[in-house]
Amino acid sequence: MIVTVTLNPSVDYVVKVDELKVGSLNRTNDTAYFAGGKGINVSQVLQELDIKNTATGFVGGFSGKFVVDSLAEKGIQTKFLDVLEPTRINIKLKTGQETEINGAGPAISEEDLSSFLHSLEQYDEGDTLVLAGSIPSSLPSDLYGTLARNASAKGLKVVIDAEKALLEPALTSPLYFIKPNHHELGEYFGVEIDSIEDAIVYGKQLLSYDIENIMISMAGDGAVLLTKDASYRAEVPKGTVINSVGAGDSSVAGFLAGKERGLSIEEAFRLSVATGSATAFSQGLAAADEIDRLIPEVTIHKLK
Ligand SMILES: Nc1ncnc2c1ncn2[C@@H]1O[C@H](COP(=O)(O)OP(=O)(O)O)[C@@H](O)[C@H]1O
Ligand SMILES: O=P(O)(O)OC[C@H]1O[C@](O)(COP(=O)(O)O)[C@@H](O)[C@@H]1O
Repeated sequence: MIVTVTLNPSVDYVVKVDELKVGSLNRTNDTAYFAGGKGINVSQVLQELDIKNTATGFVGGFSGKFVVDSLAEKGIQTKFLDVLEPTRINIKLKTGQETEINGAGPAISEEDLSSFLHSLEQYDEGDTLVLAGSIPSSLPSDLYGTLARNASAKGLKVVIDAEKALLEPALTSPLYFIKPNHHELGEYFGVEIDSIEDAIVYGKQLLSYDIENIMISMAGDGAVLLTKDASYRAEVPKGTVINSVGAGDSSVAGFLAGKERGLSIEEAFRLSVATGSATAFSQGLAAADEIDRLIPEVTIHKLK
């Protein structure tokens, strides 16, 4: 069973405005709402790829209900804990460029947290725990460290998709998969990474930790997969980007789905890239037929 943890879910409010006039009244051309948050996106794309999974975390208020209802409509099992304040609404502004405003998230009490930690005890060896996205400021910022330690001690595979400050406390535990984008990898080492070559050099330094698979995505410029045994580079499919929100989360889902299907590391990487691109080329998250169409469009090179 794959279990996704989204400590800070969101309603992603996608707003299209032709030309944004700051300080004036603007009217939208188009709007859409999606259940979001990184683990939740992973869950939705796994479901699209026919991989049963459970989405967990904290939800609250009308916006939290929207998130849970959206997942239930797609047949995804959910085990969220209810909190008093509403789930955040993240603004994804499309004005030719993509501007994002992500909320801080609701307050979560110590009791809520201990109930949540208790609820995770039901998962065991053979399960995969996906820890993805930001941690609300009311929770300890080293929580992924605690969750990773508890889970790996029981034999779960641990996947983390989060910024440096949240990932770092978990690096003392064995990790199965991480997927920084090139900006996040650069942030990790205090450098700017703008080439595949640099992504490989710095990504390989992370292999000194106990991490089985490291994927570095570079949006339209390609991706890299590094393991202790082999390294690969992918050329991503060409297409028109419609909405890249959730593309990274889709790559995570694609890789995990590939491994669940028993694919080789190379083919799981191919599925991961096709799934990320299928989301980037869609209004919402990737659909199965678009993923299938893009699989043969991904070129993988084994690196020496
Ligand atoms: N312009 C693009 N063209 C093709 N694929 C894209 C593009 N942008 C994103 N993707 C796909 O989405 C994946 C993740 O994108 P990226 O922007 O690097 O991640 P994140 O959303 O975590 O920042 C890429 O590996 C690729 O498969
Ligand atoms: O928890 P964070 O870091 O604020 O990110 C949440 C946002 O990330 C998303 O999950 C999208 O993430 P990616 O574009 O990196 O895949 C949105 O759905 C959500 O609004």
